[in-house]
Order: sequence, then structure tokens, then C-alpha cells
Amino acid sequence: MSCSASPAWAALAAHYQDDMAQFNLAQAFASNPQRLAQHSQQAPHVYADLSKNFCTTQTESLLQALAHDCGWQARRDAMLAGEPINTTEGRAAMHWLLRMPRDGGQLRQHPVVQAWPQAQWDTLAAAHDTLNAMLALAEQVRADRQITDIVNIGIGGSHLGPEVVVQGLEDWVDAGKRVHFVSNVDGHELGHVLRQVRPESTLFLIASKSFTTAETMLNAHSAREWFLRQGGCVQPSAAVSIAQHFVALTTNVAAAQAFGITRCLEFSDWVGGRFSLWSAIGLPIAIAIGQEQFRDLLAGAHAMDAHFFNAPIGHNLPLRLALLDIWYRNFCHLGSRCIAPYSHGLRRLAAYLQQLEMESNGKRVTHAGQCLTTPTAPIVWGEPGTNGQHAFFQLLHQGQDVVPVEFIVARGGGKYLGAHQHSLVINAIAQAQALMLGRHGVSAHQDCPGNRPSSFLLLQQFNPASVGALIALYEHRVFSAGAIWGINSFDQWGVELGKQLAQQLRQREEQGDWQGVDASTRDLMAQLGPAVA
Ligand SMILES: O=P(O)(O)OC[C@H]1O[C@](O)(CO)[C@@H](O)[C@@H]1O
Repeated sequence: MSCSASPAWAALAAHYQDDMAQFNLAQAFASNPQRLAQHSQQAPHVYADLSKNFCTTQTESLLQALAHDCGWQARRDAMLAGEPINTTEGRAAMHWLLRMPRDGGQLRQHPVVQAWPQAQWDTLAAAHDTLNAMLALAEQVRADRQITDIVNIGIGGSHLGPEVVVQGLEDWVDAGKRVHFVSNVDGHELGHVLRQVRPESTLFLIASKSFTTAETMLNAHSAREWFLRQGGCVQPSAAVSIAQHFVALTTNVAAAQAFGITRCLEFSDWVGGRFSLWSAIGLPIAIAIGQEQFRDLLAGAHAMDAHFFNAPIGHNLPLRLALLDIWYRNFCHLGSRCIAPYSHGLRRLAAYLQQLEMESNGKRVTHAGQCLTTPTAPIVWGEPGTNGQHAFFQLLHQGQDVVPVEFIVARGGGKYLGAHQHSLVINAIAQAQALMLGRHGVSAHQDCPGNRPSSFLLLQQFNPASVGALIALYEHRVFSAGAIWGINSFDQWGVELGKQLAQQLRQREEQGDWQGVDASTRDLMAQLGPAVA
């Protein structure tokens, strides 16, 4: 049964029409002194104030009934059991295992974990061996005074997670290494980084789960060529050799070795690319902040995992957020969500979430291959505050579209506190208030309609553990929404089409065969093809 055929779906549609289409946030606060308590929750490291959303306790109850009807709990347990829930690729999705202590940590009493076969415990032990090897390498690099620059070459999940965490935890970066990220196939990005580094003091990390991604492979080959042109050697015995200055982070060790890399950190195919920062893909993070802080990052994420796998439907924060996403998307017909981290460190959070949410849940068929008749992932976009206030917040306050805004704010932490931090958080609070209250009776141009929804995610403190918890919260929220929609959140077949067509265009170009190709594509190839490049 698809989610939209469930009785709870019909009840939610009726609830929207009958009770919520004219809902007013300010009035809801005025008439219900319990509103904040009813729609807020403390989870590990993260407090969520959801009270400025278009919902009542009845809305939340009906949404919880939807989760129940759609088998959310069984899907969550299947993930914890290590079942192949990524059905189109026949794989488990076990990123959470990478942050679980060897003895199961806070989940060891969970009935599903208690029922694990020995093989699952062996997988956990192997994950710890890999983690230890990764952290040992990180410490070795941190102690190596000759290495001043780390260049991570990878794209998508092999880039965005590590980048958001390294930037976010800038105040914990202590080994004096500069960490650069190169993702785009546009040579300007690689060129810009290579102009700043020297081969003898640079460690290249070639991060690619598949070790076949075209952009990463081209960037890796160009980096290798540059390295050799600058006097680097292929002989492993030489000090400035590829063996010393290139490390691969991948599931495809054979391909990395064929490329000429001997130092490989491997991870398993049950780690989805966009869920992989906890694996060997996290090496740039571990080099930047050190093993102790990396373990704190994992511990924060594990605390959120324990909450997610243990908490019941009504008190499960990742699920509550997912249900609000479904409510807005499917019943209130709001197509996008704005991410507003009031944190310079989290300036790339929206980019990270774009992949996490839209690559995971931007789908239109169920596990069984049935077409869904309802929309799925919202369009996720945003910028850090306060910058966003001076750009698109105008539209949020006075535009024709209602966009739920998600404020992410940390309670202190970081080096530059005082007046700056205070101003930052006051701005975030004021924006949420302005969205809700609006301004009335001044003039047509100055009035703001108000009654615009927002959520507040508050990190107790800004540190590795809370960043880990925040990211795990998002991961489980995305999984939960996908589970209720009945889609596979762990594949990304849509991305393949463009890759295939780029390959076909290359072949056509070589063969000069443009038969059957539309006039626009042909003309663009003529204008922008190799003669121009
Ligand atoms: O790590 P890889 O295999 O290079 O893949 C990079 C990214 O490409 C994708 O397959 C598609 O964009 C992502 O899912 C993945 O994170």
C-alpha cells in the first residue's frame, strides 16, 4: 500500500482542509500556553523548537498515525538489523555502524541489536579496525611537519560532508595543516589550489567510493601529472613519490592501485556516498581535528543514533522533523525549505543537505517500482545568517511563496564570542519572530503578512559532538521521510543519466556522428566543443 492510500493520509488531508488552512501562528500561541512545550523537544546535543510551525497536537498525532500506518518502525528496525534496505543495489545502509562503539554502546540493549548474528558483530569489529587505521594515519600526517597542505579530491558525498565538518570545526583545527577541497571538474578549482601548494609538502587524498567518478578521476590524473611535472616521482622509494603523497579513500582498492596509489583506506559498499563522512572519507576531518575530536564527532552521532533507534514515535526528533517535512510538502503544498544556519562554520550546510535530502528522496517510485502520485523531497536551499537576511529574506517576508525556514543556531562555542555571537543569535530569533508576526497597518509596501513558519534547531554547544549529532539527526530525518513515502533513500539512479549522455557525446564527437541528435545539442557541441576548449 502506498502511503497516500493509508487512512491516516486521508485524515491528514481532511485535517488540513477543515482545521489548518486558515491556521494562524500568533493566535495559536495566544490561545495555548502549552504550545511551546507541546511542540519542542530535547534530543542529544540538539534542542528543537518546532512551535512556530503550522501544526497542532492533533496534526502531530495524525502524522504519527501516518508513520505507524506506513510501517516506519519496521523500516527503522530493518536498517538496524543490517537488512539490505537499499533494494535496487541489494545493500544494507549501515553508516550508523561506523559510529557505534565496539560493544554496541547505547544500542547494545536494543532488541534488534541483541538479536544480531555474530557476522554483524564481526562487521562492527572490522569497522573499528578500519577506523583505528584511519585515525593512526591521520595522527601520522598531523605529526609530519613536512606536510603542510592536504588536498581532498572528491565530489558529492566524497566532498560535502568532510567540507562542512572541517569548516564547521575550524576552531578545533590544531595541527597547522591547510585542508583544501577540490570537487568541480572545472580546472580553475584544481588550478587555484595547486598554485598554493608544493609537491613535497602536500598530501593528496583521492576520495571516491567507486573510484570511477569522471570528475574525480580527471582531477586526480591532473593532480598526478602536476605532481610529476613538479619533480615528484613514481618510484615508491623516492621521498617525494606518489606512494608518499597520495592516499586513496575508496571501496575500490583495485582501481586505486591501478591508478598507482599504494596507500588505500577502504570502506564498505554498505556506506552510502552521502552518508560516508564517518568512514575513511572522513580522513581530512581526522587530519584537521585529530583522533580525539573525531571520536567525539562519532560519539555525538552515536548518541543521536541511540535516540533515533530507541525513542517511540511521539518523541523521536528525527521522525518529528520528517513528519513536518511530509506535512508541508504533501498537505500544505509548500515545495521548498530554507536552511538558515546562523553560523559561519556551517556556511556549506545547505549544500551538504541539498545532496543528503534531494539525492536521497528526490524520487518518484516506491521500492516496488510503483509511481507515486504525491511529491517527495522538498527543494532545499539556503545561506548562512545573517548574510541571507540581506539577500533572499525579502522574499521570505513579503514574497508570494510561503517557505518554512529552519534556523540552526549554537549556544556559544567558538573563539569569537561576545558581541558577535550575541548579535548573530538575536538576529536569528528576530527573523523567526518577524516571519511569524509580520507587520500590519503601515503601508501596502511596508506591511508583511506574517504567519510564516519556522523551526529552531539549537546546538547545546558548538563542538565536534554536537556537529556529529546534528548531522546524524538530518540523516535519520531523511531516512524517515523516505521510509514513509516508501522510497529507497539510498540509491541515485537519476544521476546516472547525465553521466551516460556525457559519455555518449564524447563518443559521437570522436566519431563525428551527429545523426538523430537534436539541433540544440548539436549546435551547443559545435559552439563549445574541443575547438573552443
Ligand atoms: O564517491 P564517488 O563514487 O566518487 O561518488 C561521488 C558522488 O557521486 C554520486 O554517485 C552521484 O552524484 C553521489 O552519490 C556520490 O556521493
